[in-house]
Amino acid sequence: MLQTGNGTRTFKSAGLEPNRVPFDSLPVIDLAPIFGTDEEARQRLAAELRRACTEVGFFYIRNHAVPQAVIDGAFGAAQDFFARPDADKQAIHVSKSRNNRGYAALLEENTDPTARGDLHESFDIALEVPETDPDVLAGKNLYGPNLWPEGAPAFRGDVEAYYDAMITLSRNLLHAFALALDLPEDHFDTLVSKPLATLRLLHYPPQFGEIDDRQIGIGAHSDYECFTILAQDDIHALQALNANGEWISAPPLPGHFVVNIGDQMARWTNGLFASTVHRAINRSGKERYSIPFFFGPNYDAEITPLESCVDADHPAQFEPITSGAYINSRFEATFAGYAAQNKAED
Ligand SMILES: O=C(O)CCC(=O)C(=O)O
Ligand SMILES: [Fe+2]
Repeated sequence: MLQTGNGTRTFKSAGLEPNRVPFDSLPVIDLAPIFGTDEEARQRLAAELRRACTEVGFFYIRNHAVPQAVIDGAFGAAQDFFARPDADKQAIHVSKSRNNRGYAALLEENTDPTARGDLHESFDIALEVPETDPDVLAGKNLYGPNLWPEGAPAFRGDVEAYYDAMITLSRNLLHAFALALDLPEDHFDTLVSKPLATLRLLHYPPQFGEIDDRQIGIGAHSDYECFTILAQDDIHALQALNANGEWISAPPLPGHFVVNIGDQMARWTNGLFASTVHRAINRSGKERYSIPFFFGPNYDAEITPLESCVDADHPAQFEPITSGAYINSRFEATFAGYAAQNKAED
């Protein structure tokens, strides 16, 4: 049984994911048509995407227009950063940020509340918004400045270049999602002008011998935002859970990103798109690096089940909620879960 942001989900329950199937591999979507003008090709892409999002909620994308050099730059930055002395990393620890930016060490996170900490270290940035910005002054706590390591301008440059590329790709992907949902292509545009979008560098040391399922690279979870675009190095660790409760491999494919639907999108589509549970275990014997990018709409954007996903047979399952309130509620629930668990273990 897993607790996700839109309610409790048993491994086999249909509930939120009425169309989910026991997939045994992940679909590959060629995004090229979204950058072109061939209307038929765009409609074919929309149909493929709709199927991937409703049946699996996890897929690869290719021809995404992100230059390989930008991706390589971000992985180089991740390797350099995690190799820094601990004091440099602790100097920008996430506890020093009011907006969840910065570094977290091994075992400091626990993505699956029934587990015992994740075997990864991380570094998070989001949209760079100054303290003087009206939204920050108004208390919209998910906006704010990033924390950067001292004297590392090249690191910052590489990470920001990747962040910008992900923002552009996400807006393009949303055009394809809009078509897949029978909406005008620009339906989401005004809602993602100042998106809640987090880039995370991750480093997973290898795990050897017998592995306790309660302490793995990242425990079973679903993501909070609309979707996640994940870049992997060449080490296989990621797995997605199918409708039979089986873990299906999501190995790295050169030139591809993995995209998975998150809980905001499941909610927005009235449960039509599946926010699929996943985890990562690094048994490779080598260090693994991955870079997820979590993309959701503006803090004030209202997420109400889309008209194209509601009818007499599928009444709206979710109350309207703003993007910021939803993400905050997930963080609060997670922290409340930790507090309860730690108390129970004391
Ligand atoms: O590193 C991976 O492959 C997955 C990371 C992930 O699921 C997350 O950070 O939410
Ligand atoms: Fe995830």
